[in-house]
Amino acid sequence: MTSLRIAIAGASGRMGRMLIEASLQDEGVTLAAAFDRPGTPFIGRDAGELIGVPCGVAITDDPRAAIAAADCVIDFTRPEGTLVHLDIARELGKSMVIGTTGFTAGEKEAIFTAARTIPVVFAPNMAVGVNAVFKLLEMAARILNEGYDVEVIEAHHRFKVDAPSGTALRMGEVVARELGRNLETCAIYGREGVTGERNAETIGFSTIRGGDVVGDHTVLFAGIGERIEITHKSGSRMPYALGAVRAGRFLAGHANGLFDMQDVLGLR
Ligand SMILES: NC(=O)C1=CN([C@@H]2O[C@H](COP(=O)(O)OP(=O)(O)OC[C@H]3O[C@@H](n4cnc5c(N)ncnc54)[C@H](OP(=O)(O)O)[C@@H]3O)[C@@H](O)[C@H]2O)C=CC1
Ligand SMILES: O=C(O)C1=N[C@H](C(=O)O)C[C@H](O)C1
Repeated sequence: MTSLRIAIAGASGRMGRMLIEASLQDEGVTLAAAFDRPGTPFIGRDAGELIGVPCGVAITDDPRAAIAAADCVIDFTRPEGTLVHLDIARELGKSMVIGTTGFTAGEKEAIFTAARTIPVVFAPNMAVGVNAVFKLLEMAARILNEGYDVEVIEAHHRFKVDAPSGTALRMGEVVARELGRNLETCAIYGREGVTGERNAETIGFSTIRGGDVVGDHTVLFAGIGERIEITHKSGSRMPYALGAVRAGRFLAGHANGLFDMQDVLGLR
């Protein structure tokens, strides 16, 4: 069996380092390239040094050369970087796993368009546990479809730049879809002042940022006389990285198309 060659974007980032570790541990994949932005202090250094295990792959600031050396690029960076890397992957006919969050609707369109040519997994959370929670939320929303107010609460580390998290938004989408609502029109992002009584049709979002919280998400279904909370807490970034490498292997069997972790995990 040939090993899947992976290129890692944003190699020195929090997720980049995890992805280096996950791909070096996985016998089914080869770390073919690692790249980062020009000017970062790690350019030219061995990618494995970032996790204390030199591996002979130097970090480059040339995304085209890095992606050309691989079958699949895994990208957890920022939307503007991801879209540049996506263009290169499309031109070179490589598959892509996108974990980056915070895209605008227009930016997401660019991903949907590229996926007509190359295979793409695009998912706001690659952890198996979170994807199990998405399924639990479908069931909860089907049962609690009347008389329960829905609120999504998330907490992340102080360095996170987008809010609410991509995962919180997806949780809102899952519940809204089950309840026959459109998240674009029913979402409330924070409250202040004299807000009036709660509108039963809305889905509220609350965001906490602080310290080194890896990522906590709760969906609260609040009725009169009882509350149901469905919570996921991340203790490490490794489940995201393992999910992303698994997604890369899944794409090896596809010529093009847009997928998410529900496809990778067979949860559709
Ligand atoms: N789908 C999932 O399962 C998960 C998704 N995420 C998402 O992944 C993304 C990255 O998170 P995290 O690793 O914590 O972030 P970090 O800031 O730690 O790492 C981001 C990396 O991308 C680089 N980068 C930033 N901007 C650009 C750009 N314009 N072009 C190319 N490279 C760039 C950074 O370089 P520099 O240091 O020079 O800025 C850094 O190396 C976020 O959107 C986050 O929400 C995170 C965890 C799980
Ligand atoms: O930035 C992070 O850290 C995370 N981002 C993702 C998101 O926005 O949902 C996934 C996870 O929660 C960690």
